Amino acid sequence: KTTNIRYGSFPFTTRRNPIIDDYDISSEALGCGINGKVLKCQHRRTGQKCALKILKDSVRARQEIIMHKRACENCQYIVQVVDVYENTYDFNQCLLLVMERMEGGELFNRIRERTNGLYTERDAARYIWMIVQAVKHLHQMDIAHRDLKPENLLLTNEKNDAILKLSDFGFAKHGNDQLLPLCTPLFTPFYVAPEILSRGRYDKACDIWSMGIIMYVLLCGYPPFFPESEEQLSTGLRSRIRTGNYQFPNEEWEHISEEAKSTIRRMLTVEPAQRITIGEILTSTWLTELTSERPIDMIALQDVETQTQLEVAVASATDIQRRTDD
Ligand SMILES: c1cc2nc(N[C@H]3CCCNC3)c3c(n2n1)NCC3
Repeated sequence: KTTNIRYGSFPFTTRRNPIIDDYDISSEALGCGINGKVLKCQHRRTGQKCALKILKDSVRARQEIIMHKRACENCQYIVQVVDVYENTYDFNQCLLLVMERMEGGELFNRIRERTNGLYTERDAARYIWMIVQAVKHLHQMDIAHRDLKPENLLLTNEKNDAILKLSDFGFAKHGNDQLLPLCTPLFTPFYVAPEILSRGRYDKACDIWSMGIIMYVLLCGYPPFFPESEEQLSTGLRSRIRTGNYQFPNEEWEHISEEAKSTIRRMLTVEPAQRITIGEILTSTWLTELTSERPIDMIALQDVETQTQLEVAVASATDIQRRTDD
């Protein structure tokens, strides 16, 4: 009998039977991240195409699954959790996260595959609008994702009208999680630092910063802060980020609207307290103008009106003609 270490419990029912009873699991990986691969799997009875993330059971893994399950409810811009299994493989307790399969892959690859890596402002605004919907949903639940990046933004299919959804909740945190000790009666607030009290807000503000980076990359194909040397987080790069030192190089940015640049500037504001909030992004000129209902139906309406006016004009002209004939 293997010792069953309990890393905590789930606030929803998980399945304990072997996942292979219900799903046909392919060894083909859909993608891979730092904490594991994502495999293709298909429900045996319904044929539903899914994606399977295998996690070694731990407190962190359970936290990721709890956050993802809670976050995806009532939001079509977050990858849906279909099933959660607790299985044991050669004495290793595993958590198996079954999700809806995103056939369009990572936004990251879509950007890389594009000829010049660029999107029109309208395409970029459509993607940003969907990311904003997901982040607004999270922030309303007082959840910060904290790992927003194109690798964690997935597309439903290969077409241009694909829906963009957020995944990978390994770094997600609930606003008042770590404030628990502060809320217990025994806690004396005399010594708590201000940043601890506003930590929840700052975590959410970091999602806005990441969105600014993603918007910048969508519009020009490269990130605003990138390492000069091969060393990942060089001191130069670190200081450029900390001081918000980036440019809009003319070559790619001269044809991009001032509204887009000012929106990016407000997202890439170094001081979290001054950074634009999700609500302000939603009502920003750039986003509203570029994602308002496409004028196509307005034009069509005009056509109809013009058509009608023509018919009326012809009818009345005919009428006049007839009268003069009589
Ligand atoms: C659901 C979840 C998922 N995760 C995926 N890939 C993960 C890999 C780790 C980093 N985040 C994205 C992929 C997917 N899907 N579909 N389809 C193609 C690639």
